[in-house]
Amino acid sequence: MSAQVARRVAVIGSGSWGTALSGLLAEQVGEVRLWCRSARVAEAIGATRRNPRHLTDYELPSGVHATADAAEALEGAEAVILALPSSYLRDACRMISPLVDAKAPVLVLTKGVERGTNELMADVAATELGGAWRVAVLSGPNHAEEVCLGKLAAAVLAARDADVAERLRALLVSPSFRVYVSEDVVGVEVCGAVKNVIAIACGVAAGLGAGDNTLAVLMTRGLAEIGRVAAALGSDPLTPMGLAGMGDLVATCTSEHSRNRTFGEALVAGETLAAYEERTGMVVEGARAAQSVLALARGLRVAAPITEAVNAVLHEGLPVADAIDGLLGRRPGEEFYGMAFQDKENH
Ligand SMILES: NC(=O)c1ccc[n+]([C@@H]2O[C@H](COP(=O)([O-])OP(=O)(O)OC[C@H]3O[C@@H](n4cnc5c(N)ncnc54)[C@H](O)[C@@H]3O)[C@@H](O)[C@H]2O)c1
Ligand SMILES: O=P(O)(O)OC[C@H](O)CO
Repeated sequence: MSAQVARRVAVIGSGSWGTALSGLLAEQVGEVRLWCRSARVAEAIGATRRNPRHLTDYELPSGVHATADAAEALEGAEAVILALPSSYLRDACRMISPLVDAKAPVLVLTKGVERGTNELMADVAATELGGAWRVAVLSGPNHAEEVCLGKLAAAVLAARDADVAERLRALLVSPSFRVYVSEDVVGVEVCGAVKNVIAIACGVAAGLGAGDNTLAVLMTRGLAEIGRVAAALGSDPLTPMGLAGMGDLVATCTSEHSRNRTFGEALVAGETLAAYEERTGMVVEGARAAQSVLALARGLRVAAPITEAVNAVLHEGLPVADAIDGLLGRRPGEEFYGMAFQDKENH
């Protein structure tokens, strides 16, 4: 075990990722306080070292202390990790805001774009907690089911302040979890949100019996979609080629662990979004992001046809067959047309 890099950190949210990250943090940090919305979950973790709802076979290290009391979770926290679904992030930040040390760096694990405002998650956290300089995001091919087993993974941690990035990276980096840094907060966030939508499309295609070529086309054109939105927001054009973009796109679009991909498969088998989330107890972020990413793309005047198709199927009642016809009816032109200029609307 390496030397302690912090005495105490707080993780807000005990879903799959908050649970797995708490275990990872406990390798470097004296004490990890894990805030659970449910007192029963906190008590069960205390009694059994296992989260009764997520990653139920994973034994949390003794350095993780679960609590449903936000004040206890945040007391003396030298860093705050936000591991909530996008729909709840703003309210949770408002709730904890008076309890967070004004100088503590904040790391957002949430992947999404807020519905209604179309704001990125770091912006939501910065607005509610104050200090955009101290808010960082982590993204990459990181299925919690594999990270908690110590299977090798890597992520990119993006922050506007290099010192914040280094302080947060030190908390997480381990022989099995490689953490790269970036200054492109916006680009990393766009990658994490849009790839979830593309993974739903891949799940739908796989559920309909699509071949590997088809899935590769969806992923690649999905990457172009990510690139256009990211470029229009002024982010680094190389960010989508990295861990948050291509890396996470491949992991999510192909993995049996992905809620987004498996939801797409379930959808063509006849299951609704509500039924899928109820059955699994987990969030399908891409279903929400389909709406907000589309709104964002339209506002930026960039084309996002796969996102548009997923949104139409999930939220406008368009039959899947018609959505596929719509996509295939588009004329394939220059491969990278529109990547650099936000006012071109084709492809
Ligand atoms: N699971 C992963 O492998 C993984 C990896 C990287 C990033 N992420 C991202 O992390 C975020 C959290 O996902 P997750 O997988 O940890 O969650 P999850 O799907 O495993 O669990 C859902 C969580 O939502 C919580 N919740 C439900 N209603 C709530 C409410 N009203 N207020 C607050 N919380 C509520 C539940 O308590 C539960 O903790 C998502 O944005 C996801 O995309 C997940
Ligand atoms: O299970 P998903 O589809 O929400 O994906 C989880 C992570 O984002 C993978 O990196």
